[in-house]
Parts: sequence; C-alpha cells; structure tokens
Amino acid sequence: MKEVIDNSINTSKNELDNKEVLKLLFNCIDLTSLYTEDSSDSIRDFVDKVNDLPKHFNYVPQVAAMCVYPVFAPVLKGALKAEGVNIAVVSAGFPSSQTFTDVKKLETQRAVDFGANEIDIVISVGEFQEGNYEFVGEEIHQIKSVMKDAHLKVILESGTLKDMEEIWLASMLSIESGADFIKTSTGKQQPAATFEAAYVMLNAIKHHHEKTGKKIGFKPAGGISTPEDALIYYQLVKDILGEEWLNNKLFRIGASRLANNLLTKIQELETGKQEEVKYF
Ligand SMILES: O=C[C@H](O)COP(=O)(O)O
Repeated sequence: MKEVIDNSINTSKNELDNKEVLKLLFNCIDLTSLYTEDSSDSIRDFVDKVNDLPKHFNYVPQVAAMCVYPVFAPVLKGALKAEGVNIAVVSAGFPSSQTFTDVKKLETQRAVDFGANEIDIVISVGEFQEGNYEFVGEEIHQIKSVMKDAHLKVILESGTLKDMEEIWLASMLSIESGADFIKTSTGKQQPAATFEAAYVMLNAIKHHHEKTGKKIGFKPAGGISTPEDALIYYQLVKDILGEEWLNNKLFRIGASRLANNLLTKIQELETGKQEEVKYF
C-alpha cells in the first residue's frame, strides 16, 4: 500500500501545471455548504455564484454538484440554472446517522421529492462496528428504495473505522447494498479523508468491478482544500482504477474550500495573473 501511495504522490506532482487536469478536477467537485448557519438566502447566494461562474471564469468548466442540507433541496431546485450541475443532499441523519431508519427514509424521500438527484448518507457506524452487518446493509437498501432514480453515495466515515480491514468490509457492504458511490468522510469528524482509506476503497471498487463488471464511483471528502491534495486522489484513482474512472460520473471530490484554490491556480495558468481567487 505504502509503495503505491508514495508513487501516486510523486507522479501527481507532474500535473500541477497541467490546466486540463486541474479543470477536470474542478468539474469533479461536489461544491459543499454544510454549516449550521446556512439559510435559504445564503444558499441562494451560493447558487448564484455557481450560475454566474461562466461570466467570471469562462475558461473553467462547471462543478459536478452542489451539496447542501436536505431542507435546501427546494432552494437549489428553484434557483440552480447552471447546466449539468447536480443537486446533492446529505440525508439520513447526516453526519452522525443516529436516527430511526424510517426517519432516514422519510428525510431522503422528501429531499428527492423536492428535487435532489443525489443523496449522501452515512452508514450506521456503531452498528457496523458491533458486527450488525445485516442491519447496516438492509438500512442502506431501504433508503435506496425510496430514492427513485437518484444516485446514492454512501459515506463510511473512514476516520472512525479502526483499521483497513473495517474500511474494506464497510466498502463491500455499502457497494453490495446499493451504493452508486462510496465516499470517505462527512468532513465533520477527524480524521477525514486519507490516502490510506482511499487506497482500500479504490481496491474494493476494483474488486467489485472485476467480479461483476459494474463500476462504482469514488468520492473522497473532508479536509481536501489544495490542488496538490486533490491531484493525489486523482492520481490514486488513475493508478488503481484507470483513466475510465477519471470523470465526474465516477469520481467526485466533496469539498467546501477546494474550488477557490483550484480557480486561483487555473487562473494563473490561463492568464498569468497571480492573485488569490475568493469567488465562493
Ligand atoms: O462532503 C463534503 C464535506 O463535508 C466537505 O468537507 P470540507 O468542508 O472539509 O471540505
């Protein structure tokens, strides 16, 4: 594992001035606002920024999705005009996942009814660690059953899992229970995303693909704020799963601070202007 990660870290440095790769990373961002202080007005302002992005940075592609609390699904549905940007919502008692399964289902169903087409949920970590795999798998399955065609991203909260074996097991359980994507972390718990967790999860996706032919997506999230770190996840995906995973159908980065830093770097490469972008 260490050798593969070290190798990906080294190779990723070659791409730091590659604007096409940096633009691809931007296009894989799930642009996130998950704050207690979020309001309809603040989320509407956030959406306006995404809608107006091409006016300010016409050389940058759009983000993949905006990711908000479920109560703001109708705000996104009403205000988001940018083409191709998905409406992602965290649900099912995010971030602790400590509520009743029927409440998780209702929250998810509401979010989908109000326009969410992507749902991010956290596994019941405590039950998983007690070995109640059937309960955890069935809960994911139950939540998926109320989502119509929306995509399901299942968060392992890998920083709470005790070793790589638990991360592997949680990955396989999530995939087998209906996850379209597996995601490392909520961003609300430390440690958040790590290269080691990514390595294990990517290998679980690879294993599932070899067994079934089905491609599951990967979303590292939590604490990823620099182009350098984003590039390492990009390189790990490329090295373990291959180029076919390098698009926003199969690779997302959940982040609240990465977009500005990528914009800063891309602007520098496009225009030669060396100034920090504080757009979002
Ligand atoms: O799913 C996305 C994460 O909550 C974002 O975490 P972050 O605020 O550390 O970028």
